[in-house]
This record gives sequence, C-alpha cells and structure tokens, in this order.
Amino acid sequence: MALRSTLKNLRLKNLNFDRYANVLGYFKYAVTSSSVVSLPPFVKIVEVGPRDGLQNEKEIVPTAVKIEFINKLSETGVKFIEATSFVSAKWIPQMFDNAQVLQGITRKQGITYAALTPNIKGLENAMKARADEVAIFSAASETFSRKNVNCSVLESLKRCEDVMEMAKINNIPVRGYVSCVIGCPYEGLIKPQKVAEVAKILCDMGCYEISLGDTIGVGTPGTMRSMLMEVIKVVPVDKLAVHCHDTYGQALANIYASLALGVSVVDSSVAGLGGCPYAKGASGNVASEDVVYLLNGLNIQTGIDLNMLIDAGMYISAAINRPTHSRVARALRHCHL
Ligand SMILES: CC(C)(COP(=O)([O-])OP(=O)([O-])OC[C@H]1O[C@@H](n2cnc3c(N)ncnc32)[C@H](O)[C@@H]1OP(=O)([O-])[O-])[C@@H](O)C(=O)NCCC(=O)NCCSC(=O)C[C@@](C)(O)CC(=O)[O-]
Repeated sequence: MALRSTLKNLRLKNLNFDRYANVLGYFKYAVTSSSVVSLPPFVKIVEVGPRDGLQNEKEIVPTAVKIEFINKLSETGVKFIEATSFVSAKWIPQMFDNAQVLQGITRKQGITYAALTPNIKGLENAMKARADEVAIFSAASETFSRKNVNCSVLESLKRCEDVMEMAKINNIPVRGYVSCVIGCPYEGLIKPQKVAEVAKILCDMGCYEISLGDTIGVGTPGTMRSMLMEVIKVVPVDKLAVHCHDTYGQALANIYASLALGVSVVDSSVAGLGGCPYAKGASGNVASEDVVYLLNGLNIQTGIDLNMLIDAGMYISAAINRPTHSRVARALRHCHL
C-alpha cells in the first residue's frame, strides 16, 4: 500500500516513474522531485596526467616518453593538458626536464598546454618554454603547505600574487589550485570555511578558475557537497573545478555530486596515474577514461574520443611498466564489452 501511494504521489507531480519501476522489476527507491538534478551539458576535462600523473614516479620517465604521451593525449580531443611543472628538481626530480618536454611536443591548435609554477622563477622558466598558461597552488592546510612548498599558506599566497602580477603583465592566464580541500595527511579533516577563504583569495587575485583538490582522496559526496556549498558562497560555481584523487574509491561519486551542484570542469589523469609526493598515502587521480565513460553515460559532452584516451593511458602504463588503474580501460580492453 505504501508503495502504491508513493507511486501515486509521484504521478501527481507529473513524473513518469513507471519506466524505472519496470526496469528495476520492483520499486525500491523513493524518488522525489528534489532528487532530479540538472547536470551541465558539457564538461571540460583538464588532463593532468603528464604533471600530477608522473610527478610521483620514482623512476625517471624518459623525456621522449613524456613527449610521446602528451602527443597521444593531444589526439584524443582533450582541450587542456597540464604538461609539466616548473618546480625545484630537488623537490620533484621527475619534472627535471620540464622545458625539454614543453619544447619537444607537437602542439595542436586549440589545446592549452599548461604548467604548474610555484614562484617567479617557475613562471619565468615556463614562459621561456612557451607554456600557454600556468597554475599557481596553495592549500587549505598549514602543515601540507609547509611540507609541499616549504612555507605557510599565507606566504604561499604571497608567492602566488607575485606570479599573478608578472603573468598579467605577460598576458598569461593563471589557474589556481587549493589542495587538501577535504582532508590533510597531517592535520586530518579540513574545515570548508578554510577552503572557501583560500579559494576566494586566489579568485580575487585573478585566477580564471580554481581547482579544488581532494589531495588524499578522502572525500565522499557528502563532504564534497558541504565543502562546495561553502566555496560557492564566495566563488562563482562557473569558476570552479574539482580535482579528485581516488584513494577511497569515491572519486566518481564525488565528481557526480559536484556536477549536480553546477561544477563543469573536472581534472583527471589517464590510467589513474598520480599523486603528490608530499601527501603520504594518497593514490592516483581519478582516471580520465572512467570520468569520460561516466559523462558519456550521462549524455554530457566532452569532445573526447574514449578509445583514443584509453590508447594514451595504455601507452603510458606500458612505458612505466604498470597496469592501468582505469577500470573502464581494463573492462573495454580485456573483456571486449
Ligand atoms: C616552492 C619551492 C621551490 C620552495 O623550495 P625552497 O627550498 O624553500 O626554495 P628556495 O627558494 O630556497 O630554493 C631552493 C632551490 O630550488 C631552486 N628553485 C626555487 N624555485 C625553483 C623553480 N621554480 N624551479 C627550479 N628551481 C627552483 C632555487 O634556485 C634553489 O636552488 P639551489 O640554489 O639550492 O641550487 C619547493 O618547495 C618546490 O619546488 N615545491 C614544489 C612541490 C611540488 O611540486 N609538489 C607537487 C605539486 S602540488 C600537487 O601535486 C597538488 C595538486 C596541485 O595536484 C592538487 C592536489 O591534488 O591537491
């Protein structure tokens, strides 16, 4: 009886849930109109594999492999590739060949080849190597900031400001990152208000987009939502991106929760490569292939060819002698579904 009256109420709201009842064979879920969410029609994928994906690799990946990897990504339809970082090679040895990588790739029109820059020296080197744009980064955790960039959050924001000033003079667009938006490997849970505060500072500084990093992948759709609701109060949602690591297997669910709040830019890494060396225990980024499969299933456009993306992921996985972490790549290539 309860079931029947639920269905009747739903019909009264002009929603045809009979189809779902038929598909499921039984009507187990109480779906209300408030759960019908509107999702963005297009999502921009920011491919961070060559930078975030490789920065944590212990063995140095040959420069020629990095270049070929980026060239393969350039054929997939992805419009934004974070190609490398201009950080200290003492801190991140894998990115030692940043300039050779940016200078060696075959640039495709319409694709932005970006680089991460922590300070003026990084920006100067990135400009010399013809980075199309740069990303500055700070964190919502004091301890993580000290471990990652050897200074407090405030000091890191001051460095960001210096980079921004010089980038503006040179007409280089600047993206901003906030790390540890849900949790920190040293401080535990992070307050959403702190994330909002740092994101707003980066936005006011002039970043055209702020990427919110769940650096250690501890978020759930619940914590992601609470964090985003706080940030959206001070930064327009169309300026936000999410950057989810998949340590607890929640990344796709977190991305879905973010889309439902209006976010339409998602960072990801083919083959699920990646992680920050200064965030112990963190696993790779969410796999780009899995994100594109999710978005295809939701009829959300990305402009990306899933098969070519899988090829690029397979290429880099073979080159670093590691199985892909993309479940979609594994399913499609091994099971021929
Ligand atoms: C910020 C610094 C440089 C401070 O490092 P420091 O040791 O405090 O700085 P310093 O100014 O004393 O410089 C030390 C040495 O580094 C050199 N140096 C200084 N700057 C540069 C530069 N730009 N490029 C090349 N070399 C540089 C500088 O010239 C000097 O060389 P020496 O005189 O000893 O030979 C260092 O801490 C650093 O490079 N940190 C980067 C750490 C990093 O890249 N972490 C990973 C990226 S963040 C991330 O993954 C998170 C994210 C974005 O993906 C989002 C998420 O998931 O949350």
